[in-house]
Amino acid sequence: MATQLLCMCCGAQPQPQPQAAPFMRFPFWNSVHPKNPTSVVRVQAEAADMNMNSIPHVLSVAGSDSGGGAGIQADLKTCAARRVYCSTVITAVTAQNTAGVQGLNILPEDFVADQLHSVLSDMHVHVVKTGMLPSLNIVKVLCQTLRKFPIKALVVDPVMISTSGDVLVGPSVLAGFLEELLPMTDIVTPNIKEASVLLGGVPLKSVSDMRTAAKLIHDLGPRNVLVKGGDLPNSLDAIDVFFDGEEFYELCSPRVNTRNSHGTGCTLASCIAAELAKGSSMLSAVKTAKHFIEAALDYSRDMTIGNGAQGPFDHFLALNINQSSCRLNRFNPNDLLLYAVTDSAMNRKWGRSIAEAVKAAVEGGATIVQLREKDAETRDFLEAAKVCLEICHSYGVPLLINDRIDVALACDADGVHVGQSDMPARLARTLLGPEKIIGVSCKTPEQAHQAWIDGADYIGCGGVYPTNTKANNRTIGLEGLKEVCLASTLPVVAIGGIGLSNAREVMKLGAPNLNGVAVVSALFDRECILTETRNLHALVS
Ligand SMILES: Cc1ncc(COP(=O)(O)OP(=O)(O)O)c(N)n1
Ligand SMILES: Cc1nc(C(=O)O)sc1CCOP(=O)(O)O
Ligand SMILES: [Mg+2]
Repeated sequence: MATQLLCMCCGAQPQPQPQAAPFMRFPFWNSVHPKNPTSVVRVQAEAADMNMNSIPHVLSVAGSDSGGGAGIQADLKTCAARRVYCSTVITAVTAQNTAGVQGLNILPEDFVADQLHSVLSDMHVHVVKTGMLPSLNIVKVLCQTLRKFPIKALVVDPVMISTSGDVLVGPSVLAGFLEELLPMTDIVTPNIKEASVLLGGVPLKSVSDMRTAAKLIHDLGPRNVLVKGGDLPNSLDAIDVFFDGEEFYELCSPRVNTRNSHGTGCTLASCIAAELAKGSSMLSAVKTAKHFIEAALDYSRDMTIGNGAQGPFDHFLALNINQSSCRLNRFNPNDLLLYAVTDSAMNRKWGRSIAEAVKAAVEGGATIVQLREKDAETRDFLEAAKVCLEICHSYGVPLLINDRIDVALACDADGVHVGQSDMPARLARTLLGPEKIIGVSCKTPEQAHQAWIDGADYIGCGGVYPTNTKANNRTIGLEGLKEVCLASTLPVVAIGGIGLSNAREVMKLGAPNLNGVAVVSALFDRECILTETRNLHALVS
């Protein structure tokens, strides 16, 4: 699709707007929908929002699920799991369990307005996420209030039919969605049935239908559309179609076979809201949310709560994975600055253990370490990895494992690096969960794009120069590195033949997502690793 900046619904030219403050850089704010006055309010409000200590805050406007799996309860758990504050405005109370919805009590719109006012007049809300909006008047009250109180993004989960198949709202609400809510929306996340309802009942039977629906829903006003294909028949994968008005993305994950899928829609939308509140771009918020759901479903596949057909899942999976370890928090792209990659043959040549080599590198200023032990016995590798993990963490440096997901899991390393012929990154993500760091080797823009879709955190791109460390490695040069950097929003680390003589030349490439250099022989095939690392660190800093 052409990447032109014309409004899809009226053909008008979007107004250029000032860049958002660094705390919240939302690329979708750079152009404002001409029919959407609230977005203008948001950008103007940006200037006042320079408080870097402000806690990411999502306001969930949704219904209560007495069973605790969906609605407000799911939103609170999701935001807590994603470390974002969540306030709530309750629109309805359901009597609900794992068998379905037994009762629904809608709150008067005046009281919904009171709740909205209480929260928004007092607290600094970044993102509003909506779930069940059970009456037209509640939709109207919400839209009116949002026009008064500027927020950064509006995430709309158009809850109309519960996962158990119960119809949760009447058709009059649809008019409110179409006329008022969707034109103010930054992202709407319908499932197949909801997308069909929004489009007047057209059936969606294939991914191609989902793309068409995403485009048609985008024409209704929201800036981004995510059509969720979890219910698509005859599909082994869960494919969601994301459309940002210019490009389509098919986000694919293996379908998790579990009864415990109640609340996935609420969780996905509130995870997107949470990531946006933290400052993610829309694309990366959607991607993170999808991985979070996938990991949570997989983690909870055998949980048993309730006797009905559809159970809830565990949002707090990350808390349960090896609590004793001092694993570092999520990936920081700046850690790629000086990336030390070990080599067993070099350590042998110089008579060093892996741990000695790693200690010298982190003392010298390596900012991330990868254990690339191609010929180590599994048991020796695992023992060495545990020791190196302690050393690295004592310096606040993440430790990744090359190729071996099993070893990374067994020692609770911070992540893995995989190449094009190793385990696919998508599978590695499923096995490792959303919190671990995954790097993927890419030599082309296509591989870089796939790495993003698969949930990678960074790209290792090379060989920038010829290398003797990796046999038969194709050299792509600085031009190849630049092409990959430009093709991706993922952070990139350059690799291959890099050392003191050329590291500065690599960094001078100036691509904003080129975060550092990865080095093997220039550190580990030298007499003094500490000195070499110090010198290289000084050069790239
Ligand atoms: C940071 C970084 N980038 C690229 C690679 C190469 O990975 P791969 O292509 O899987 O090759 P091997 O390292 O497994 O030989 C890397 N290891 N690290
Ligand atoms: C492990 C590796 N991967 C590469 C790639 O191009 O993906 S080049 C490489 C070896 C880098 O070693 P040195 O710093 O000694 O040249
Ligand atoms: Mg590999």
